[in-house]
This record gives sequence, C-alpha cells and structure tokens, in this order.
Amino acid sequence: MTDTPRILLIGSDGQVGWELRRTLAPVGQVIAASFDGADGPAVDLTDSASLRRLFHETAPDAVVNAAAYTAVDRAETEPELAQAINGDALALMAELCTAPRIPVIHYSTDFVFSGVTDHPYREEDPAEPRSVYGRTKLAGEQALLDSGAPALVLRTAWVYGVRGRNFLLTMLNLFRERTELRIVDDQIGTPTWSRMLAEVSAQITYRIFHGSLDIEQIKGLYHVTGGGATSWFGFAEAIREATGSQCRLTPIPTSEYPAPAPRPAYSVLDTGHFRNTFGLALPDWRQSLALCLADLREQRSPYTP
Ligand SMILES: NC(=O)C1=CN([C@@H]2O[C@H](COP(=O)(O)OP(=O)(O)OC[C@H]3O[C@@H](n4cnc5c(N)ncnc54)[C@H](OP(=O)(O)O)[C@@H]3O)[C@@H](O)[C@H]2O)C=CC1
Ligand SMILES: Cc1cn([C@H]2C[C@H](O)[C@@H](COP(=O)(O)OP(=O)(O)O[C@H]3O[C@@H](C)C(=O)[C@@H](O)[C@H]3O)O2)c(=O)[nH]c1=O
Repeated sequence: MTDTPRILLIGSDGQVGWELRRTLAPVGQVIAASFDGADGPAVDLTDSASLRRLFHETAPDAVVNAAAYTAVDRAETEPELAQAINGDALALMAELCTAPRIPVIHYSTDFVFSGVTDHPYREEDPAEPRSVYGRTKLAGEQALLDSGAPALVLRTAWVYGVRGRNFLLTMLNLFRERTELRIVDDQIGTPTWSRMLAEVSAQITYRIFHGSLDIEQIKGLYHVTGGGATSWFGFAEAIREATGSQCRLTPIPTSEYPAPAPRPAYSVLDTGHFRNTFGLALPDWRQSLALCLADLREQRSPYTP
C-alpha cells in the first residue's frame, strides 16, 4: 500500500463530491474529475472511451464515484441517459477496477426500494425500484457487486448540504418567496448530511490505506444515513423552526403533490451493518441539520438562513 494514494474522485462538482474533495484531502492525492473538468480531468460517463482514458491517464490507487444522474422526475423521460450514467458506466468502472484490485467507493439510494415494508430496510431485503432513477441505480450497484471488484456500495438517502440541488436549499429559498407551503407528510425516510457521508467515506478510505482495513474482507453493500426518521414535512418543519421562518407549512398526502416519478412511502434504512463493521457513529438527522445550518450561516452564502 502506498503512503500517498492517488484517489480518483469522479463527480467532484456534485453535492457529495464537493464535500469529498475536502474530506479526502488528508488521505491522499485527490484527482478531482468532473463533467466539465473545472478543477481536474474532464470525464463524460456516457462515453466509455472517456472513462477508459481517465483511468489510463490518472492511474488511480482508489476510486470514489460521486457522479450520477440524480434528476428523479426527469429520469422518467430520459431512461437511456440515466441508465448510461447510473448503470452502464458502473459496469465499465467494475471492469477497470477488478483485475488491478483498485478499491472503489460508490453511492446508491433508498429509491431502490418500493417503500412497502414494516421495518427499516436491511441490505438483504429485496430491492424493487418503482422509478427509472431507482432501477438504473440498482443496475449500477449490481454491476459493481456482481463483478467481484473490491467495491463498497454505500446506499444513502435524502442527501442535503450547503451546495447543489437539495431539499434544504429548496426550502430556504421557498421560505423567502412564499407565505405558505404544502409538504408531503406520508413519505418517511432519513435526511443525510452530505458532509457526514463524505466524512465517513474518507475515514474508511484512510483505514484502507493507512490502517488495517482490508477491502477484500469488507467489500459489499452497506446502508449509510443519518439516524432517526421523519417525513418531508417533518424535515421542512425542523428547517423552519431552526431558521425562525414565518412561512406556514401544511402537511399533505403524496396524492396532493403529483410528480412524474413515484417515490417510496417508507425508505428508512437500517444502518446496523455499517455501524458494526466500521465502528463509526451516524448522528441523528436533527443534530446534523443544526451543524449544516451553522455552516451555512458561517459561509454567509446566498442561502444564509
Ligand atoms: N441527492 C440525494 O438525495 C441522494 C443521492 N444519492 C446518491 O449519492 C451520489 C451523489 O449524489 P449527489 O451529490 O446528490 O448528486 P449531484 O446531482 O449533486 O451530483 C452528481 C454529479 O454527477 C455529475 N454527472 C452527471 N452526469 C455526468 C456524466 N455524464 N459524466 C460525468 N459526470 C456526470 C454531475 O455533473 P453536472 O452537474 O455537471 O451534470 C454532478 O456533478 C449519487 O450516486 C446519488 O445517486 C443517494 C441517495 C440520495
Ligand atoms: C418543493 C416541495 C417538495 N415536496 C416533496 C416532493 C417530494 O416528495 C419531496 C422531496 O422532493 P425533492 O424533489 O427535493 O426530492 P427527490 O428528488 O425526490 O429526492 C430524492 O433524490 C434522489 C436523488 C434520492 O436518491 C433520494 O434519496 C431522494 O433524496 O418533497 C413537497 O411536498 N412540497 C414542496 O413544496
């Protein structure tokens, strides 16, 4: 194992990718690849030659893939594009990482589940995605896991943070523009702070290269989210309370918020396997939300609450 591993971070401009740039920096040399190549090599996951070239030119010791097609509703009318990015590109990544035994960390989603259950989903529960996004993400995780590549697939959920398209920033904007909002109260899940996800990912990568974690022993599928559970209405209400907004929130059923893609009614993930394997704590979603809001205030970003 090398002392300064070359970590190829794909999707470094996304909300999780942007956090990973900072958390991975102490672990090794981060090569920040993105679609437009702003701070490193450019890569287009729909183009297999581009992905092969990226691997050839950067010769990574590890890969963290935070790139994905994440527009859940738009995916319903762009299934081929979503499959190319979320599914086919992962089959090629698996091929490129299997023989040289390059460790890969990849992210998947709670939307691989149907949402019809009476307990938090465990890794071994059958996935039955109802949306194009969910189906293509499942194809990607299966391609990686079935290949035998030394890969960790981290299924997460309801990711938010200080950057990117996410529910927290949408609410902060809408609180400013509107006096009342109607928010779905019958979809239950767990908000997950992008920084927390990036931090645990970096911890694991650190232990693979500088500790005693053997990727061949621990490769596989893990559920990783914040702790606890709530509805989108509960999440919005917590944001409203924390920011002192006067916007009135009304809980509504999903049937009153029609959308092209179906969402699972219940997609809480059981994170016991992850916590037991890695000994890492996953703070309650309310605790992380408070830290993230404090971070936003400090940044004096345009979204400052
Ligand atoms: N957001 C969420 O709520 C959740 C996300 N996840 C998973 O977590 C991971 C990270 O998600 P998140 O950071 O939120 O996603 P984002 O949409 O914020 O970021 C995805 C990144 O992928 C890039 N990308 C898209 N298409 C291509 C392409 N053809 N070639 C190269 N790069 C491309 C995007 O670039 P550009 O912006 O230039 O298009 C963007 O920077 C994903 O695997 C996602 O499925 C899982 C559960 C919940
Ligand atoms: C803006 C708004 C949204 N909603 C609802 C719609 C939807 O059910 C829920 C969340 O909407 P969003 O479009 O922000 O989130 P959505 O794109 O469904 O989020 C999903 O993204 C993908 C990438 C994932 O992997 C999932 O884990 C999940 O985070 O909030 C309201 O009820 N009222 C509103 O005013």
